Amino acid sequence: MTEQEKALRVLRDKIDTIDQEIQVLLNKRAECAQEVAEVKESFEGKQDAVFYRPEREAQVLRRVMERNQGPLPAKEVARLFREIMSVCLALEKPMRVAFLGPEGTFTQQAAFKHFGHSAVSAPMNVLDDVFREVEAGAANYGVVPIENSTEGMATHTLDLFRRHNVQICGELELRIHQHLLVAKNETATPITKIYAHQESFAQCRSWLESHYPDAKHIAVSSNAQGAKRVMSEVGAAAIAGDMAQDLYDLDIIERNIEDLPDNTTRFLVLGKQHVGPSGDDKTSLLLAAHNKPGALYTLLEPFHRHGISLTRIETRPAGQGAWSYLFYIDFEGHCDDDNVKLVITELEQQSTELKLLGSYPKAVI
Ligand SMILES: O=C(O)C(=O)C[C@]1(C(=O)O)C=C[C@@H](O)C=C1
Repeated sequence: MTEQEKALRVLRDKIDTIDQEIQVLLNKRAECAQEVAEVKESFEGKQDAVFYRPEREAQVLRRVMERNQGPLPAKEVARLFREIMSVCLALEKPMRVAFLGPEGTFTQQAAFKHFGHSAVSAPMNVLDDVFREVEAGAANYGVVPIENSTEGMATHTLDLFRRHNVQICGELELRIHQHLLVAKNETATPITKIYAHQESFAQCRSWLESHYPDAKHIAVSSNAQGAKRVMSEVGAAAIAGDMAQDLYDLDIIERNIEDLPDNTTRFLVLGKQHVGPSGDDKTSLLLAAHNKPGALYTLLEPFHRHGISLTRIETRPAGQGAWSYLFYIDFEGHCDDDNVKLVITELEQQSTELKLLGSYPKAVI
């Protein structure tokens, strides 16, 4: 045995021992999670027990990141713990998570980022079905896009919050890399048409104008849908991400064609439960104002007075005659906080409609 082989043997023996210890500890943790499930069932009832606890998961992940000393980066260790909690939760009860399909969309990627890979992902044909599945209890949770750093709000998603009774249970951000994809072995064929979701065309507008100014743009319901179509089409390309490229076995013409280098989408997690405070939370509200001068000021002033920071405000037509509006407001804090309770009570008097969409932990990873 050479000196190098000897040194490697010693280190690999060490790794084997550590792996064994990790494995024992992982199973000990899983046993604890199983006991947690029994406690929940005995106190809340077998049917009503709430297994997924976003506030607890956020606290676990934040603590993992805070105490991390390296050499592994804190985000990577948190990602590993994300998967550990995912398998532990699946032992308690596998979670069915609805998303806009088919398989391979950025939303599916977001669902796995948030719930880990032990979640069962359920593709839906349209966004409305994601809300409906959750509302009907057919899916435990749903994941929907809400805003993109290049293109702004997903207004269709906002409008669906008014129509459905669901709660926001969480949020997450996903860095979006768009690729131009073609069918296997078709990289040399000239491209005459490009499939993509409207939003993706917008995120890649300048790149497409400069590289494919004459190609026809065909809008599809999701990028994965476009990727699926080009599998069997010659002269056609799709704009989609890594997951769709891998799943539909497409060749990449060009990677990362998004115009802005930090193109990121924020997603919301839909559920039916009240999420307890995690210590660093956001709350979302939908408000309708009286159609009179100063109405918006009246709605926003209580936030200032009670020292609450707004993180987003979005206006949408109320759909009840011209020029009446709904406001979607995100702010820091939890609806169980005293100052938030006071603001909500005041707003109930000032507004014509108030819907508390949910309080949830701020995105951790
Ligand atoms: O603490 C709980 O309530 C658990 O069920 C355990 C656990 C975990 O693995 O740490 C698993 C799932 C929940 O979403 C939160 C945490």
